[in-house]
Amino acid sequence: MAAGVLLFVAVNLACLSVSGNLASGERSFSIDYKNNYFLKDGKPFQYISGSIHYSRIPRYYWKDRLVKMYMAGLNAIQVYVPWNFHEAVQGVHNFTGGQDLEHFLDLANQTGLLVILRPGPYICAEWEMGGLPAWLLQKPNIILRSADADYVEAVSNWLAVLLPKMKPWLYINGGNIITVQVENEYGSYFACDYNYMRHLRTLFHLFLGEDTVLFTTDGNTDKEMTCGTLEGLYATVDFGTDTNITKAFNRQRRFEPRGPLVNSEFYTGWLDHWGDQHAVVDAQKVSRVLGEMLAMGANVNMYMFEGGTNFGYWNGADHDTKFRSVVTSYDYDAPLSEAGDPTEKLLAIRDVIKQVPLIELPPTKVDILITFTLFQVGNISSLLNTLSTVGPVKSQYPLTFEEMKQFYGYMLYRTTLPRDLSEPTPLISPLNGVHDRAYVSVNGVFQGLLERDTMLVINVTGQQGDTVDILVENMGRVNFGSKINDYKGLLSNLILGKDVLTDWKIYPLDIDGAIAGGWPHSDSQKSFPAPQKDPSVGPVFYMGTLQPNGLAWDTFLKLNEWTKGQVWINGVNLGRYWPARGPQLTLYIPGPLLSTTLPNNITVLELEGAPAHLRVLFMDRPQLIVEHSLTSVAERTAIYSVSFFYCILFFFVADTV
Ligand SMILES: CCCCNC(=S)N1C[C@H](O)[C@@H](O)[C@@H](O)[C@H]1CO
Repeated sequence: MAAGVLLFVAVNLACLSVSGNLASGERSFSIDYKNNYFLKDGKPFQYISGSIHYSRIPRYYWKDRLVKMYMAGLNAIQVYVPWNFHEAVQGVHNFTGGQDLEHFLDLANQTGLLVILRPGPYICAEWEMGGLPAWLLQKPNIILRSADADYVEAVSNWLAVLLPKMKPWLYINGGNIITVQVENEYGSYFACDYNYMRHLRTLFHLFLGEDTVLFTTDGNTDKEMTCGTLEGLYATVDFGTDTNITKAFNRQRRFEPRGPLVNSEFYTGWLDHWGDQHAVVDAQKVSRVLGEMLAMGANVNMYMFEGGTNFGYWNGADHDTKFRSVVTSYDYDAPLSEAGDPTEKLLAIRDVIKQVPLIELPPTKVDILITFTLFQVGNISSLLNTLSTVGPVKSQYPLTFEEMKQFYGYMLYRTTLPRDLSEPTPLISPLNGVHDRAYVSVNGVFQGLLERDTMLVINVTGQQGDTVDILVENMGRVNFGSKINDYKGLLSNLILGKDVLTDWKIYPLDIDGAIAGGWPHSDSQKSFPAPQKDPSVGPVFYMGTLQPNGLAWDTFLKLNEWTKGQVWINGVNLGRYWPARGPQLTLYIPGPLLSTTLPNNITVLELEGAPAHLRVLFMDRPQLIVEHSLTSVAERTAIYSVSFFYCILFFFVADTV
C-alpha cells in the first residue's frame, strides 16, 4: 500500500520537476482583470496555499513538511522572510544553514509547490519585533514602519540584499515565486504613511521587475484597507472562520473592483500567549469555510498550515491592555502539528481539496520509559566569569539591552544595598520599567521577581553593601500594534525604600555562546554538588546527560513541577518553558537533534524554582492545558515515537534531498 503512495508521489514529483524546468520564456504569471483570476502561463489559476515559516522548522525537516503539504493537496505555500533572522547584527547577513532561504525555495520547487513570498520588511507573525531587527532601536526615537530616514535607510539596505536574491526565484524567471507581498497589514499600524509604502513599492519594482505581481494584505475593515493599500499593489484581505465570506470579499471588491478574490490569511487556528487558554479552531468549520471560498473561485492561503516552533528567543509578544508574551510552540492548532504530524484538520481539508490521494497507515508508538535526573551547576551570580566574557559596563543608572548592544535573552544588573534593611523594604519600578521580568537576589539569596505590567514591587532585606543581582529577561519584543518600539532591560530606575538604586555594573550574558562552546558539560570533570535537599530558588543552571539509545525520534520534554526557564540540548536553544503558567507544558525536541551514538547534553536554566526531584520526562506527544485541565492525551513517556506511514515517507523524502 505504501509503495503505491510513494510511486504516486514520485511520479507527480517527476512530472512537476519537468514542468518546473520549462524554459523561462514560456512562463508567465499575472492578473486577469477581465475575468477576475490569476493567469499562470496564460491559463486560469487558483492557488490553494498554506503558510509555513522556515525560521520555525529545523532545516532537516523542511522537505518532510513541504511534501506533507503537497500531499494534503496544496499547490502553493506562503512564506515570511524575517529580517532579524537574517541580519541579527547590523550589516552581517546570514543565508546559510537554517537561514538558507534559497534552499527552502528549491525544496518547495522540487516538491511542486509555488511560493507566495512575504519579505515584509515587517511581518508580524508572533515573531520577535515582527521580524524587525532590534538594532533599529539604537536610533533614538526612530519611527518604525514609516518614512523615518533612519528606518528607510536600514530597510533599503536590507531589501538591496534580499530582493536581488529572490529575483531568479520568480516564476516568470524560472523559479516558483508567483506573488510578493509588500509590508504586512500596514493598515493596522498607526503611521498610515503612504510615502513609506510608495518607497517600498519603488524598491520592490526596482529589484524584482515591473511585471512582478505585488500585493498587500489587510484586516477586513475599511480603515485597515484604506491605510494598507496602494495603487499598483493588489489589495487582498485576511479573515478566519467566523467572518461572513461574502461581506469580506465585497470589501476587497471595494478596493479591487476587478481581479481575483484572495484571502491571504485564512486562520486555521490561533496563537497562544503564556497564561492563555489554548486556542483551538474546529476542523470541520475550517474545512467547510475553505470549501465555500474555493467554490467561489477565491484564492486562499491557510494561516498556518504548519506552525512549528519559536526556538531560542524568537517568540514575539502583544501589548493591548498588558504585555503578553507568545509561547514557544507555534503549533497554532494548524493542520500539521508543531512536530509535523498530520491532524484531523489536515484530513478534513484534504477531503475538501480532493487533489491528492493520501493513504493513512496507523501510526505506531513505541513506549520506552525514560526519565533522568539533572544536577545543579550553580546560580548565575556565581557563573559570571563563564557567562559574561566581556565583563560589566559601569553606569550610574541602568542601561537598556539596546544600549548594551545585547538584543536577546538575559542581562545581569548588579549593585549594592545602600543601607541596612533589617525590615522587608519595598523594591519598586515606579515607571513600570522592567522589560520584561527581573529576578532579584541579595548575596545570592532569591528575594522574588518583578514583572512588566504585573508585579511592580517586592520586599527585600539585607545589609548595607550586600550584592544585589537582578537578572532581567527579554520575553520577546511586541510584534503587533504601536508598541513595537519595545526596548528591553531596566528602562527606568528602581527605588528601594527611599533610595534610587545607582552605580550599576551591567553584565551582558552570552549563555548560548558558552553552551555552544561545551559548557557546562565540558566542565563535568568538576564535581557538581549533589541534588540539594531543599531545591534552590531563583536563577539556577542544571545539567544532565541522556545516554544514546540507538534511535532518536521526535519527542517532547516535560519538566514536571519545574516553574519557568530555558532549555538547551546539544547546544541548541529549544526555547522557553513555563508550565507554572501554561498552556504549553512540553517543549518539542526534533528527533535529529538527539545523537544516536553520543551522550546528549541537556542544560536547563530554571529562573524561579526547580522541584526537589530534579527529574525531567520525555513524552511522545505534546501536552498543554486545555480548559483548565490537562489534555485527555494520555501522558506517556517515551523517547521513540514514529508515524509508520510518515516514517517511510520521511525516508523517501530524505533520499531525494
Ligand atoms: C493578538 C493580535 C494578533 C495580531 N496578528 C494578526 S491579526 N495576524 C495577522 C498577521 O499578518 C500575521 O502575521 C499573524 O500575526 C496573525 C495572527 O496569527
